[in-house]
Amino acid sequence: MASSQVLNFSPNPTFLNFSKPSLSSKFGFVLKPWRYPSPLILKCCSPLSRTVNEQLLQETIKGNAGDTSSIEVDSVTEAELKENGFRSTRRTKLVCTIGPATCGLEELEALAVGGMNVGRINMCHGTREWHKRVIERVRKLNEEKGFAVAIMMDTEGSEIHMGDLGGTSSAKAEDGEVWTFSVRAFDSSWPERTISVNYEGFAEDVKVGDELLVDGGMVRFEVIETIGPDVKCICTDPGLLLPRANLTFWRDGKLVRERSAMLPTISSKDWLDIDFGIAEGVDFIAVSFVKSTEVINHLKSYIKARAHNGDIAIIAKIESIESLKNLEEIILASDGIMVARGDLGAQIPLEQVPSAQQKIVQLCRQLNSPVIIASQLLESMIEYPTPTRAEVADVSEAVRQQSDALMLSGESAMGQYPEKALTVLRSVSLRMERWWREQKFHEGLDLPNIASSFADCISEEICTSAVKMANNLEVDAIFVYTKTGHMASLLSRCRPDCPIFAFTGTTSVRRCLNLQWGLIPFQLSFSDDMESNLNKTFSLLKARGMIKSGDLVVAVSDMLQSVQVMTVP
Ligand SMILES: Nc1ncnc2c1ncn2[C@@H]1O[C@H](COP(=O)(O)OP(=O)(O)OP(=O)(O)O)[C@@H](O)[C@H]1O
Ligand SMILES: CC(=O)C(=O)O
Ligand SMILES: [K+]
Ligand SMILES: [Mg+2]
Repeated sequence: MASSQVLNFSPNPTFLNFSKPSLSSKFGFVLKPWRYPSPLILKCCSPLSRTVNEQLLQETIKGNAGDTSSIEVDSVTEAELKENGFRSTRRTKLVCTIGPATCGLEELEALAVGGMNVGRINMCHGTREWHKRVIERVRKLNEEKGFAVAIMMDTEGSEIHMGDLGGTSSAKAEDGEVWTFSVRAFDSSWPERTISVNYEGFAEDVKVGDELLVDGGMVRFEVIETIGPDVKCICTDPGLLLPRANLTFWRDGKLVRERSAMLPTISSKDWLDIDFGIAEGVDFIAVSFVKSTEVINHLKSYIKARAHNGDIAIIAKIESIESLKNLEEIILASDGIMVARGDLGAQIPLEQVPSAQQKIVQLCRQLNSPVIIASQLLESMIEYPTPTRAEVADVSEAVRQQSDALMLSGESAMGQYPEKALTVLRSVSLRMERWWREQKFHEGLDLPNIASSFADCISEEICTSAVKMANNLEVDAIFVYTKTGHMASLLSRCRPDCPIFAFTGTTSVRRCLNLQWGLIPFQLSFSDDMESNLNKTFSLLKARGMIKSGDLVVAVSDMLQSVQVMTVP
């Protein structure tokens, strides 16, 4: 029998005791019964849209997890746990953009082994058939090799961008060269030094003297003449033009966004891509150039009416001035945030990007939303096998900020060293996380209450207390039994010293937890009886060599709203 100390939170208790005040074998002292403030005085703050997904809950209650005697965790985490023990598992999650360099089965497997938690497909590039094959390969690897890689589909959006460069993979623009940007469609006969532009109003909107920035300034032009659909420009900062690169134009030092700002966030092509994503059962949809919450709410109800086998989480990409203005409500409306520094850096001055990142990460943490740091993390590794010191410092900073996830873009999509780039993210994360724990930075961190209902208040208090207990008792892991993933995310939000083992009965919940800091998602069917859940988990994990007798665990459950401290028997 496992030694256990239980805290049960009924909806209306005045105080709560440890029901079995036995000795903790690890510490040899008695934990005193303690008074817990009546939940009636807990403050409920701003409404939060993180409500329980009814469909999911029904699905879980019906018990769709199949075999009741098995536990599933991805094979990479399992190996990591066995090799390094609980404490040194990686907390920061890794997202890789899949492109021509990594779309093959072998390359995908290498990324999965290297720690990719989420594979991102960018609908700006490639055909739907191409993306479909990538998704199928990832699912096949998950099934056959025991990975749990989730899929994120990123929409193209309808911002102004260049076309396909007539089939070439890149073009060099030299200083002083004259290039034509045109809204005409070209088929076979592509004039030299000509770029097509996707936005019809482009030639009418620009004026002679405007500055035209490709990819936020990677290449610069000045408009010298407009002739009908064609805009002639002289190159003022040379550089490489890549297919479908983003375009912005500036007048008197200010970004011009008059009519183009009226373009819909989700274009008609995006809606077709979204239908494709729903049909293929992607786990996340990242929405480019989000301006306000309407589009998120609209997309959520669209998905709810169509996605039958589970939920798709919506990630709002912060890459425009409007999204920065409406940041808090966008965070509340979506299921996660991406700091899309590439385009963001084209819309605000570059020197403001780091403070914007810090602010977004902090607000996401406060509002309990997972946040991904994206773009140019290891840009030089597209060409070189080692990163620059500055890139390592940038990655370290994102880990130090305790963002949930880091993302590779061109490094993994079309770079020469995708696996090496992933290895750098992994090792920098592990090193920085260890330093963080050694410095005990978690002490003194205050998170505001965010619950919008009384039940949520209880969950939040349980998670805050459980993490405090886990840190003070130096336990080896926190276990959470969660149907919707909500309790798991509340625990992750507190960034405990130890990893969080999140047990859930639903495949889609398990894959979504992949994106959150410190969570190790397991698929397990469980009952309302915590005693039997724990005993079952212990024996399954012991049989797999993932825990051992004497390990100390804090266990939390969202069915009983309870906290227990257990020594593994
Ligand atoms: N499916 C793909 N097919 C071909 N090339 C791709 C694909 N996905 C990505 N790439 C290449 O990798 C580069 C970086 O990819 P990434 O997805 O980060 O995009 P991006 O085009 O900079 O735009 P976004 O702002 O949407 O991220 C792209 O510019 C493109 O050259
Ligand atoms: C990722 C992305 O869309 C950007 O950085 O612009
Ligand atoms: K995109
Ligand atoms: Mg972008």
